Amino acid sequence: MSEVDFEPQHSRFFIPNFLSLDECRELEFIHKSSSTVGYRPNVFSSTLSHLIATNSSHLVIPFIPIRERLKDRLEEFFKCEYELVIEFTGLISWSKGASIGWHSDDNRPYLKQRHFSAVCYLNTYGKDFSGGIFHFQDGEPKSIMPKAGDVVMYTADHHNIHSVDEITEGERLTVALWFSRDGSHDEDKKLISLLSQHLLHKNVADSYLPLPASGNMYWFSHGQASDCQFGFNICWARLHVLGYDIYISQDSGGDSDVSDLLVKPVHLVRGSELLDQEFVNIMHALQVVHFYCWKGSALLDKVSNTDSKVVKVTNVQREKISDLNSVLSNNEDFASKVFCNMLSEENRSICFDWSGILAAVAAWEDYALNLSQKIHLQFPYWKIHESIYNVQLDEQCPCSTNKR
Ligand SMILES: O=C(O)CCC(=O)C(=O)O
Ligand SMILES: [Fe+2]
Repeated sequence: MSEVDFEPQHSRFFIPNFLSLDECRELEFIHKSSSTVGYRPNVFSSTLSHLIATNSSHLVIPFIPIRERLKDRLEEFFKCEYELVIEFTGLISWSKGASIGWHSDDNRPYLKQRHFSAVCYLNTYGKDFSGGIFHFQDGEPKSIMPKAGDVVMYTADHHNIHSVDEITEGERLTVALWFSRDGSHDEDKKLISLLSQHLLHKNVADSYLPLPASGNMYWFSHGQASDCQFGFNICWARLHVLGYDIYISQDSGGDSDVSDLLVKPVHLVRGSELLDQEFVNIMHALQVVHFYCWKGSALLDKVSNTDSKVVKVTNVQREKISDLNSVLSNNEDFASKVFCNMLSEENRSICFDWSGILAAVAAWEDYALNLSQKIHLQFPYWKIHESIYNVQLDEQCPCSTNKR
């Protein structure tokens, strides 16, 4: 589909290839290593406030140019006389069983401030998932088959009643934004206030190692009833579906409080091999593994010898690993069903090679440090302008007023 303004009353707009594939992959990396259980069954989300609260404020940086470009296009297309504010930005993924019936995005009293919606597709129907086709109830286009990089924008009111078919396989990923004409719903102001608390007293080097939130934010259970028998920790499950186990050397055995386990140092295990490289916690390991999935072959030139780093798992360790598995998941097949992916075996093995993982440890750190530096440099400007924007770093002084 080419770029089209479908409706005579200008209520919706479709732009193909709005995001580059690398932007899609970067947001996928952020989501798969940071998501929590979402607001509806079989839905997972990564909000900017959650990134900030888990010591990953630097991961807000990749969203900034995307938010700016979307807002500019939306204001231009809908000929907004006054600047809009972004009300919410979030990465949202839907796994098998998730769907949404006919609705408008402002259909609750507490959503009335939502005036416009933008949904950017980060992966592709038929390749990464099946089901999940988007439909408008009236008018054109009738349906949209998500394709990585495409975006649809529409008014959040009754002119755009829409639905999404149930996901039948894989995981469907989007970044969704809502915009408001009402300045009191500006997401930036809330985020800046959160950033003030979280970046305060921290230097660049202390502000990029992830700190998990409480265990129940990562606990997925069937139907998401908290008393449900079948459940698993989604950080563990996302490693597990890629073929990894984790080993916690400081686990005393009787320790079954999931929140406590999540903050302990871990090792990655694959089959009978353990990587003798300590990660500060499970989320650190998860970020590195997903960074490797994102960058893959681009890390090959940094690969080093792994001989001294890979050791055989002992029987005692094996027992601890399986005890931990049963705390973090009470049904392994269930986790594989929820995060079943449609990648071929060949593609999945691209996400594994110990030397690649070791290269990813260092490259991830460079990446995170670089973003951390950027957010520390830009934050003073954001505070002054009460707006999150891409600061031209040749601006000399934070008191300068020539924003954008
Ligand atoms: O992901 C989509 O295509 C639309 C999602 C949606 O309708 C919503 O979250 O309100
Ligand atoms: Fe919607």
